[in-house]
Amino acid sequence: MALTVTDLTVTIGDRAVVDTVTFAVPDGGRFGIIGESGSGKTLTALAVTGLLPASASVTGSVDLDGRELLGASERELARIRGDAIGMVFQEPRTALNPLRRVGRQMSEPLRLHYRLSRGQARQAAVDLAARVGLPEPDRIVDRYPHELSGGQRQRVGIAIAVACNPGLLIADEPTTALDVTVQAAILDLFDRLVAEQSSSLVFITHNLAVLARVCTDVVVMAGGRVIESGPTTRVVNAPEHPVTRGLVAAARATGLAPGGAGTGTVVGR
Ligand SMILES: Nc1ncnc2c1ncn2[C@@H]1O[C@H](COP(=O)(O)OP(=O)(O)OP(=O)(O)O)[C@@H](O)[C@H]1O
Repeated sequence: MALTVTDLTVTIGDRAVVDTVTFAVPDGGRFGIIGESGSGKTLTALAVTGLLPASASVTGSVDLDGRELLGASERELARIRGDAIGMVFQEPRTALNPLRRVGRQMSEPLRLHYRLSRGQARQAAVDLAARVGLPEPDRIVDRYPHELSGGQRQRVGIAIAVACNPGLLIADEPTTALDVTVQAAILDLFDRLVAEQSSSLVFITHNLAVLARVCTDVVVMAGGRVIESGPTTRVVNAPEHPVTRGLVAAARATGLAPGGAGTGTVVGR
């Protein structure tokens, strides 16, 4: 699905925390939003999905395949979130309900959209678990979140997001809470799922090496605004804005971006 965000402005109190942000993700595109903490990345994603806090007001346009999402009814947005847009968040532990078996949580979007019997829902959960590379799918669905590793919990979060084969996947710092080798495996999973489903991807991170691994195009945000945008390889190899240069230098200093972007080797596998 194609996503076109135009002049998106989110105001909280008297402050524009997202300020005239404009970008376009073509159908099947892999698009990154990068920026330091507090630059407005998460609020941009929440505005796109209609999940802004009640204290926020929003103007501009969010167009998903010709449908305007800003101002859509809560009912319509809830349907779009389960169906057209899948979302993955940073901390898989808090995104999951600790008291429910992971299989039930994975099959929930499907149960909401289709009438599934208990047996069908369980089978759907097992199939999803296999699709996201969880070990022993037919056993793991009966576990509780605390019985899984952080990487496995994030796979469950991703399974929930892709259950209905959304045309757009939005991931907000999905690997930040994970250690580096697990990060790489989760990024591989994103790669595979996005290719398999031909969905578009909006990937939010403060980590340029992670971004370069999955995204072909990027906007850089600072202070609520887009300060630079372009193909990831160009932005990484010839950053124009001082903030972008800082992000590139930080990635190089930690040894995360030795070869620049697009090489597929920026994050150790
Ligand atoms: N509910 C809220 N009420 C008031 N201010 C908020 C709220 N949520 C976010 N902000 C402010 O809006 C700005 C942008 O926040 P946002 O969460 O979008 O940044 P971010 O780039 O995603 O940062 P991080 O990488 O730390 O998640 C920040 O200055 C933040 O303090």
